[in-house]
Amino acid sequence: MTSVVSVENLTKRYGDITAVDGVSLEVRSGEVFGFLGPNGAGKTTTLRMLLGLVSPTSGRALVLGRAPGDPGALARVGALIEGPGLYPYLSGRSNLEIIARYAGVSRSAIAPALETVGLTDRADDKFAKYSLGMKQRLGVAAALLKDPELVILDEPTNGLDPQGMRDMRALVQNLGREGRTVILSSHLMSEVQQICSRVAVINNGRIVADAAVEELRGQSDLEVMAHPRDVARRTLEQLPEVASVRDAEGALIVDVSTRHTASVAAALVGAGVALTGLRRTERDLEDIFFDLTGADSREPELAGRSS
Ligand SMILES: Nc1ncnc2c1ncn2[C@@H]1O[C@H](COP(=O)(O)OP(=O)(O)OP(=O)(O)O)[C@@H](O)[C@H]1O
Repeated sequence: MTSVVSVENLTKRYGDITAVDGVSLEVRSGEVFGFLGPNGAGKTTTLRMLLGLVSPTSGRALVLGRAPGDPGALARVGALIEGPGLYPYLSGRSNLEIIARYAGVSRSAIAPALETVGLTDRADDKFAKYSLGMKQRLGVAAALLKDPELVILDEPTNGLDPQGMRDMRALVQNLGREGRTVILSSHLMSEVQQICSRVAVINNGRIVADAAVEELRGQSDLEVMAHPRDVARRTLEQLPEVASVRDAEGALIVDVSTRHTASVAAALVGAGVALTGLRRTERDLEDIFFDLTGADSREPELAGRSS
């Protein structure tokens, strides 16, 4: 599959702060790519570098095969970064007319963009009267005027109420179904899990995971019930494919890739251990995110409820 975005060792320093620290990424054509990380992790800075709004300290990026900011590439990229700068006293439609004129895009692009974001019925209301979710969706409509191949959305659900979040997620999913490549940044694991095919996790400026959402989920633990337990434990600890073994009530919890399940079982039996139980326990994606970043990525209302 062709790379739409290719980033190699990208670094951005602001004085003593390394906002982005040696980031390498590939975003392939047609994928909805999640760029996940806690606040301040370096997401916005990375996306700004992709658009040529910030120049990297070192490293390189190619967007649609060209340098960031290259007009030929920018013509095929639509972006919404840190809220749309739109005129509050003009209607949604008038705002888009102004943007279309500046971008040299035909007015005929406005109606389909409004339709895509579900604002056709409210297009003639003043922007100031819109809910935050509608404002964000108008920002996406603005990004779609150029009929872009690549859409970059920086935390488009930030600050939205649950309905606004659902609307925005549905909209992003539709962009993917239309065959556009989408980069969506978020600090919510649940969000990325729902709408992205692949995710890179960034923490303190560094990529700490880059995988298909299903692969991340595939990082399940193996629960082993066996006796004698001390022999089982020693045997497991000696296997190179085993990352860690910890004791839980009645079982040993083994961090080992799914593909090694059979060989782990064979090694235990080979060591004379009686295996009484062996099962995969799905690791919660929120726990994985917490392990990777030390941050809580649950939506505020959910986080509040369970703590
Ligand atoms: N222009 C700047 N000057 C100095 N420091 C900056 C600048 N832009 C970003 N930073 C710092 O770089 C780090 C990464 O910021 P960035 O905005 O890229 O993170 P983020 O993941 O997008 O977080 P958020 O979701 O809070 O925007 C932060 O420590 C931030 O304070």
